[in-house]
Amino acid sequence: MTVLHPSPQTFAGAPKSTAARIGIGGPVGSGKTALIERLIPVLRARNVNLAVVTNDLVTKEDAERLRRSGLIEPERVLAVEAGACPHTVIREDPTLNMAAGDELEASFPGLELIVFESGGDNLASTFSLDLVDWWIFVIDVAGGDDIPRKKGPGVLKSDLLVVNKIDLAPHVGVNLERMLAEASAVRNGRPVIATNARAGDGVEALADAICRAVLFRE
Ligand SMILES: Nc1nc2c(ncn2[C@@H]2O[C@H](COP(=O)(O)OP(=O)(O)OP(=O)(O)O)[C@@H](O)[C@H]2O)c(=O)[nH]1
Repeated sequence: MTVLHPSPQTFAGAPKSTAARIGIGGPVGSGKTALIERLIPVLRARNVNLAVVTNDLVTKEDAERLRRSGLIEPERVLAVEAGACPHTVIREDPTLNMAAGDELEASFPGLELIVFESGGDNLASTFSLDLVDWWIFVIDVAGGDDIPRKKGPGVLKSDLLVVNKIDLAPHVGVNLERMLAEASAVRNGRPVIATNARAGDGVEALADAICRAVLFRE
């Protein structure tokens, strides 16, 4: 058997990836973009040098929304048009997203964090670990309190589960405490955070989780 030992020069031209890369996925309308809009100022207040890549089906709507928001320099937001089920470009073949991340790193030396927002998809969407170091799955109470019990891969496999729109629980007849307990149970106790992206509730806790997990900051 021949074992090849590539020389260091083999990798000389490869882009050096230094920024942590995280994913934010979840069903259509669960509040992924709203959470990113809340997270950006909180992370920037902590001096995190960040950029965002959005994924939409056939438009750049989420990227344009963030660019117009005034929360982040527009050049720090890139868009990938999936052209198919969004999970294909975050899981099956994340090449386009990896290239977008590399482009941001080349444009912004010292970049520490790249957030990849997946376009809305079903409960089965997950991120390739070739693309991200750590990922969040966002569901919302208005989607139904039975979502954790359905045990979709996003709910089970994500590093952090976010249950958003907690302000709507009384309006849609959801027992929030039970929903959070069931979410925690199906995840065998792995972290779950409750948020209201409208008001910003839970966003500091979300920022804490990101900083601890991928930036190694307390
Ligand atoms: N009441 C309430 N509404 C919210 C909350 N978070 C988001 N919304 C609303 O829910 C709708 C969808 O939010 P988005 O942030 O666009 O959801 P998304 O997951 O990015 O949607 P896609 O990109 O289409 O998958 C918007 O009308 C938001 O204003 C929340 O915590 N509470």
